[in-house]
Amino acid sequence: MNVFAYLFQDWKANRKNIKGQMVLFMFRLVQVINRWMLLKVIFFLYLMFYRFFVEWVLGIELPRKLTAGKNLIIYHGQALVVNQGVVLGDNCVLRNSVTIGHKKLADGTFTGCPRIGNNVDIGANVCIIGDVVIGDNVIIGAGAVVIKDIPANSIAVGNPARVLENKTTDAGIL
Ligand SMILES: CC(=O)SCCNC(=O)CCNC(=O)[C@H](O)C(C)(C)COP(=O)(O)OP(=O)(O)OC[C@H]1O[C@@H](n2cnc3c(N)ncnc32)[C@H](O)[C@@H]1OP(=O)(O)O
Ligand SMILES: N[C@@H](CO)C(=O)O
Repeated sequence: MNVFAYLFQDWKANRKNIKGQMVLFMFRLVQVINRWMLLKVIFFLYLMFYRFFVEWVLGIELPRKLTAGKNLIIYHGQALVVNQGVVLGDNCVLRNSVTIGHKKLADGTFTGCPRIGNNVDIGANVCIIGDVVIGDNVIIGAGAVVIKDIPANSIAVGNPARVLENKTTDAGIL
C-alpha cells in the first residue's frame, strides 16, 4: 500500500463523518511517522500537536503504536481511550465513551490487552479490559463490560458481558 492509500484507508468507511475522517487521517500519519526515527525527529512538532489536539482537545486516545486494521470507523468521537497494546482487526467500529485496555493485577503488573477481530461493532460506553480475544463478526451492545473472550459471530451485552444465546451475526455485518 502506498503512503497516500495508507493515510486515507479509513476515509471511505467514515464518509459523511468528517470528524472521524480527520482523526483517522491524523492517526495514520502518526503511525507512518512512528516507523522511522528520522521521521520522528523531523515531525516531532506534529507528534506533539497530535497528542495535544486529538488527545487533549478532542478526548480521543489512539496511540501511535496501536495496531489497527483498515476501515476503522469512529462514531461520535468523544472519551475514546484505546491502549497502545490493543490489536484491532479490519472494519471495526468504535463509539463514544469506549475504553479498551489492560487490567492491573494484585502484584502491580498488567495483563495483556484485548485482541479484537475483523468486523467488530462496539457500542457506546463499552469497556473491554484484559487479555481477551473478541472473534470476528461480533457486536458488543452499548454499556457492556467485557472481561472474557467473545466467540466469533455473536452478540454480547451487559456487565459482565454475556453472549445472547439465540442470536448470531452474519459474516460481514458492517
Ligand atoms: C448518539 C448515538 O446514536 S450513539 C449510538 C449508540 N448505539 C449503540 O451503541 C448501539 C449498540 N447496540 C445495542 O446495544 C443493541 O441493543 C444490540 C446490537 C446489542 C442488540 O440489538 P438487537 O439484536 O436488536 O437485540 P434486542 O433488542 O432484540 O435484545 C435482545 C436481548 O438483549 C438485551 N439487550 C440488548 N441490548 C442490550 C444492551 N446494550 N445491554 C444489555 N442488554 C441488552 C435485551 O434486553 C434482550 O434481552 P432478553 O432477550 O433477555 O429480553
Ligand atoms: N449514530 C450512529 C452513527 O451515525 C451510530 O453510532 O451507530
